[in-house]
Amino acid sequence: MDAMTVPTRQPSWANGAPPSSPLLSVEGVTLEYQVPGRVVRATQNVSFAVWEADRFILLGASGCGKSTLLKAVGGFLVPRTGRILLDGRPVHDPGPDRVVVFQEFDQLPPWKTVRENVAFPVRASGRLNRKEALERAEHYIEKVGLTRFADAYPNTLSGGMKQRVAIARALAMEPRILLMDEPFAALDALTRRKMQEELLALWEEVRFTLLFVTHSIEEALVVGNRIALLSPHPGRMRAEINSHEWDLASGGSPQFQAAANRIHDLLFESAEVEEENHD
Ligand SMILES: Nc1ncnc2c1ncn2[C@@H]1O[C@H](COP(=O)(O)OP(=O)(O)OP(=O)(O)O)[C@@H](O)[C@H]1O
Repeated sequence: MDAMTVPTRQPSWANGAPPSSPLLSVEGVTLEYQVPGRVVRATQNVSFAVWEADRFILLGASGCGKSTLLKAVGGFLVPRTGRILLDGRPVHDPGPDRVVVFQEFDQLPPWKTVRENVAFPVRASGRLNRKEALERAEHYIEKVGLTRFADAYPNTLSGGMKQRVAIARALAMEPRILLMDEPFAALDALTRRKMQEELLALWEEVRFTLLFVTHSIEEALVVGNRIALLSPHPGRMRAEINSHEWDLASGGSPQFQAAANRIHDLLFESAEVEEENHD
């Protein structure tokens, strides 16, 4: 294990002393799907801990169980073995303390304006009255730079703008942890980069805790401060690395490229060894 693969324990907290226990603990989690005639094991014995204000990335090739892990943290899937704790309490069901932003652009009801879309989940959760929910919505719409479009309908917005609305809507819930499942994967390269930049700027301001799924090594390095590398079929923890030193400005540097190459090797060399062992 080299310096880069040493598990990190200390994230960059916004203020004050670090908390004594993680916000999210995933402990020995095995996740399965029951399909006709067989069981599909998506992850095996996966453990990691996410601390307050972490930008924690789940990185791995297609099919390694990243989305399934996110679903389980969201409370949509119960682990076959192991457990998931949020603030020390077991996760059993979905809850407003965990909000997911998906890749799809059609996650916003098209008959609601941007303002209504952002306010709706807060209002529906019963935590704020209509006026307060709209005020909260406007606050987060401003944070994602869409104030001018607050009265627009989703079908009049670009893909990037729709994702900004989805992020504002999620942040308006002020969840304990924001779950993002490849949120920028369907965007063109330039918009994707811009969205990564904006997400980081938003994090600087709000300091939310993020669990972010991607299969892009570069995106993982740029967006995350810690990265869990998962091997495929079923997904197992390969390594956990510290990535807080990289940002969008480091993109083309030789050091960044070297880090990306090392992650690639960790992900794929180990997968090859595993496949050989199974032969
Ligand atoms: N609803 C489901 N029913 C049965 N099997 C499923 C279901 N969803 C996912 N799987 C299987 O579980 C495994 C993990 O899938 P998952 O979507 O979590 O991977 P992923 O790493 O997010 O992949 P991708 O990057 O392609 O989205 C795969 O083998 C997949 O075929």
